[in-house]
Amino acid sequence: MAANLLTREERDAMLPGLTGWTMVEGRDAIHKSYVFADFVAAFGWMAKVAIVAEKHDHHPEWFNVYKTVEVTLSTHDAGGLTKLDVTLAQEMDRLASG
Ligand SMILES: C[C@H](O)[C@H](O)[C@H]1CNC2=NC(N)=NC(=O)C2=N1
Repeated sequence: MAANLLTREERDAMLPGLTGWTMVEGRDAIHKSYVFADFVAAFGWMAKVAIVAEKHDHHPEWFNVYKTVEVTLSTHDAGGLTKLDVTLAQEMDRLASG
């Protein structure tokens, strides 16, 4: 059951509220680069996000080097951004700030 792609109105309402997230060029996806104190902090955050992602059945594309995690979010089943991506982005930010 694929979620619906965000409408233009939903994008205008939701995306500016996502701090540090930017549109990916040439793709309907958003990206953020997280930098943590060290590898343990980065990987600990990834472990917490993994549990949330599994709960939502919605999974990030991500790439970790040492204390940096590059994240891209898009809904593959829908071919672009849906509310699931906004929700996961908000959860990621919440887990990174606390
Ligand atoms: C079968 C399973 O529910 C789907 O493949 C889920 C899994 N996780 C997913 N994650 C993301 N980012 N997009 C999807 O479309 C998606 N689909």
